[in-house]
Amino acid sequence: MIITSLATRRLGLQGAKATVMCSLSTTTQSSIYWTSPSKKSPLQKALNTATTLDIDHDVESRDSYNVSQTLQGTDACAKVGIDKIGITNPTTIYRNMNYKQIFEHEQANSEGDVAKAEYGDTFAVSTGKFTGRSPKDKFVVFNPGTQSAENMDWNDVNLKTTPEVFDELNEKAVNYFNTLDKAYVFDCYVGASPHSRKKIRFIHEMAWQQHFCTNMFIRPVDPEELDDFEPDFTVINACAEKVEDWERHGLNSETAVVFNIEKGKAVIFGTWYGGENKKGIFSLMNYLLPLSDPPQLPMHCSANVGKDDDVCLFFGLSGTGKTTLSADPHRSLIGDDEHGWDEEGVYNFEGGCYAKTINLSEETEPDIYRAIHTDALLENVMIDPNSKIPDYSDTSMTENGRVSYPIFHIDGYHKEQMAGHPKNIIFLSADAFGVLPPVAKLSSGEAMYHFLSGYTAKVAGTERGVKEPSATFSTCFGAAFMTLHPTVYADLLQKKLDTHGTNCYLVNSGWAGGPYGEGERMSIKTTRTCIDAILDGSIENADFRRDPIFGFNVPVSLDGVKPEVLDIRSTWSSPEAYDQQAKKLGEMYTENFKQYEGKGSIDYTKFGP
Ligand SMILES: Nc1ncnc2c1ncn2[C@@H]1O[C@H](COP(=O)(O)OP(=O)(O)O)[C@@H](O)[C@H]1O
Ligand SMILES: C=C(OP(=O)(O)O)C(=O)O
Ligand SMILES: [Mn+2]
Repeated sequence: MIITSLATRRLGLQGAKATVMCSLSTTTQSSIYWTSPSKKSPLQKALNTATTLDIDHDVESRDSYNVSQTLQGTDACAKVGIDKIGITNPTTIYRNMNYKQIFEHEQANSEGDVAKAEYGDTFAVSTGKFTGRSPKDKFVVFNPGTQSAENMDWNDVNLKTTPEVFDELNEKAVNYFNTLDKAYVFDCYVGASPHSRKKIRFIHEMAWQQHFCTNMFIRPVDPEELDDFEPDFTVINACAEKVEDWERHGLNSETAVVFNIEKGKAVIFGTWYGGENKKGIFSLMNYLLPLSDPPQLPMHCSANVGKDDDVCLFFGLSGTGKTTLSADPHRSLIGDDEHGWDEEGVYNFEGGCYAKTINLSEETEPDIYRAIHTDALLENVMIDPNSKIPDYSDTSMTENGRVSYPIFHIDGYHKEQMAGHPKNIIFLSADAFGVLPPVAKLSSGEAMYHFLSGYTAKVAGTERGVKEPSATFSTCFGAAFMTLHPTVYADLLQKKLDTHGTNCYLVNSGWAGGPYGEGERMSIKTTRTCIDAILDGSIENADFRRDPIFGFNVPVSLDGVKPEVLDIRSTWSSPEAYDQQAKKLGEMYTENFKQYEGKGSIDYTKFGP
């Protein structure tokens, strides 16, 4: 193992991690962190020995990111190593462009527009027809006889396809890149912890897609890191191509996002939505981490840490407030969307954030608003054609307008991207029925019940076809990204909650005063005030009432929140209508939970309505 100067720097900075890194350097690392499961896939074998580099998290400006290489000539592909997967034609490869180059390429390729955001110029792109994820087009290869064939939770978000279909699609993607003279390659990491980090390679045709990945993934900052970069996983994103013969392949449409775990590859066709790049790799981590030894818990949550090193996680389905609520001027942001929890604590998978821009204002979301400056990338945000000023309230393109930016755009972000075990966990449920209280305290059994249930709303736009908030049970608060059975994640979480005595709460970041259409979305201010009471511990001093349907404890009063807001029933004009709706929701929970009865190591049924 190479202990780079960066690693050495961290030895001084971070005692615990550093010791582990040292021991890694002198012993055979695989026996410590990745003792082999009986049947190891080639990818996992690669991962077991992949911890040889360190990441400098001390990156605070665009200038720190400059490892860019331009490779030219008939051997350009070979120099980067993409000839090994069949891409040989391009004679110019731009690899890990720095931000300045990215900006120049985006403009030269006419990929979008320069937008005049209040805190500095940014680039703005429109992704055409696909402005949200396309879950019905996501497939995973069923390779008979392999570990993934056995372990994958084959369901309607992990749709099966065959090795043969994958090979054809892979060939199609490769052939497509072989019609081009130039291509972009971005080599990066997912996972801030050196024990479980994976090396990912993205191959793109468009500079802005590289921009997205540069913002979102962990950027190598030392040119040496690219010297022998052998990706654990390669994504060939041929987003401009469509799969015309999708019916023959048994796909759902001309769009396809297909993963082959054993081959360490994914191909993307037909969708330009930036989120497919990141959420696809998240799904991969959700597969790999629980199967590692010791198993680690991947989580669809944001995370921040307070001055006393108290870590808080915010679980929530897309659009429920992970990014908004974790950006808190009094706390340091660890990450806004995807984290792992291992023996030492939590760590970010990513190197940036992907915020929703709908109705974004400096008043309600100051940190995010101010993070939109040079190098941020606006996606499907309306830009005034004359002034070039973004209009976040204009949803004519989509309600899923987005901005990506590197994490150092958030003031006071947590540089290490790793922290200790969480003191608090908040489940963000955006309740479209307006039934759940703004905040409730959960016992550990209740926490597990709600984690498995994942009751929330799908908000408009994040997935294709979702036009208004619709109630859903999205297990682990991210069903679309869970590749193993939900009880695998639940069992891991339960052990961690027990070991670390983490407090759990349910927060309704959705509707009050009635269901969607009648009531209104809870104000960000109310939600934040409830969260502040959790973070400063004052909620523990409140008087609680037991909810008659859901059983959890609801605070009767909290500083800064009107008691009538805490009592959600009283926000409805008709309390009887509330009772009916609450009863109905309780029944929906019960019905949904039947699938988990007798599954996993503990049956949590009794902790629900
Ligand atoms: N009470 C609330 N809590 C959190 N977000 C809210 C609330 N009310 C409205 N919102 C809006 O909902 C969206 C939450 O999105 P975001 O934080 O990006 O979700 P996630 O990161 O979980 O996908 C933002 O557009 C935010 O302005
Ligand atoms: C990017 C997405 O969601 P989130 O806001 O959770 O990152 C998504 O679901 O496509
Ligand atoms: Mn988010």
